Amino acid sequence: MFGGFSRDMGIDLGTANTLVYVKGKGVVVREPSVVALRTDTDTIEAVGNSAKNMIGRTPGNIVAVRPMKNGVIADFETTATMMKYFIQEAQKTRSVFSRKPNVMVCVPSGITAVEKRAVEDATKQAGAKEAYTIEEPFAAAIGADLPVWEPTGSMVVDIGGGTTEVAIISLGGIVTSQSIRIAGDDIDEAIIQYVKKTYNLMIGERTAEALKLQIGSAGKPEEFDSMEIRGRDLLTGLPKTIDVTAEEISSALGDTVNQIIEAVKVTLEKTPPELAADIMDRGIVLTGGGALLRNLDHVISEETKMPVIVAENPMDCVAIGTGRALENLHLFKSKAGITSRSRSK
Ligand SMILES: Nc1ncnc2c1ncn2[C@@H]1O[C@H](COP(=O)(O)OP(=O)(O)OP(=O)(O)O)[C@@H](O)[C@H]1O
Repeated sequence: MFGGFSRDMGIDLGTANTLVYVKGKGVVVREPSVVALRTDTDTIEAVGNSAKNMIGRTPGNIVAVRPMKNGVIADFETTATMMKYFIQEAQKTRSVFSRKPNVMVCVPSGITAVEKRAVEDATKQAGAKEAYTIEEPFAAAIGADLPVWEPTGSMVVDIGGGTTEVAIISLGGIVTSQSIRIAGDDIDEAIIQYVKKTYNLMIGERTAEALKLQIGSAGKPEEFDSMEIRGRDLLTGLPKTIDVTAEEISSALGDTVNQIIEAVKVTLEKTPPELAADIMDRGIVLTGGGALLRNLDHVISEETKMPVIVAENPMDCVAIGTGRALENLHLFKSKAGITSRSRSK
């Protein structure tokens, strides 16, 4: 599949980040899913890291947009342009004889046929020869080295920016799954709302994310911690600096974390007993950036009475899984919801 002059690739097209995996090279692109557009000339100003730095800081004629929302395409043209840029980045050293790459892209498991087709079309428009899609939790499980082909139950919880995907996998298929459009972005939004309500202070999404990364935790924080943040005072309209504690942030994100835990519980309730016993033995595996939220594994473990493990490099699992799926296409067809669109369609 990866022979000859091709450089086929797996793409984790995420709400927050896009990762591109190339066989033998690993993850070669890892950038925020952000595009900066010039509104006066209707042209692209920047993509990825440099575009993310512009969020909330752009002059009137430039807007920084996130073309993916809740795991699906919100802005088709911008997504296709962004993918084209990332595919080109991943192919930087390709020879002039290279053919167009085959590309496997992950999609949330709760996606509609129209939403899935939009991903396939955007991938083709971005330069793919053949576009395949794979359900995100299945890709995450492959990337986390779970025994997806064996007659044993594996459970994966992939917590991204826009979606949380929970799935039980056995014998190369998803037995039961739950996809909720609640994830890291909602935690950031909860922090923004908390600071606004408590301190009359408006903060941006980058500040909210920084609070989450630096002092956020699921459940009660183990130690006292605090962080200084800046925003705009809603009463005076002027910039203001305040200190926020880890305890405040943990209570602000409590509701969102509970919704994620609820999705895990609902999926476990629908799991056949034999598979539930397997999961009891090997544990629930967490992937995605949200898996890195401090203490989340312990809180899920307490609530479900199951062992919970954070995958190694949780943010890379989906990209690695999509790439490996493309390498082993013959094993997957018709099993894990893989579909494809070729150029002629
Ligand atoms: N250390 C951390 N603690 C808490 N959250 C984190 C941490 N690191 C990253 N995140 C969060 O993980 C999310 C991004 O994860 P990821 O890149 O897996 O999502 P995505 O694939 O872009 O989204 P989706 O799968 O929903 O489309 C962001 O909300 C980010 O703030």
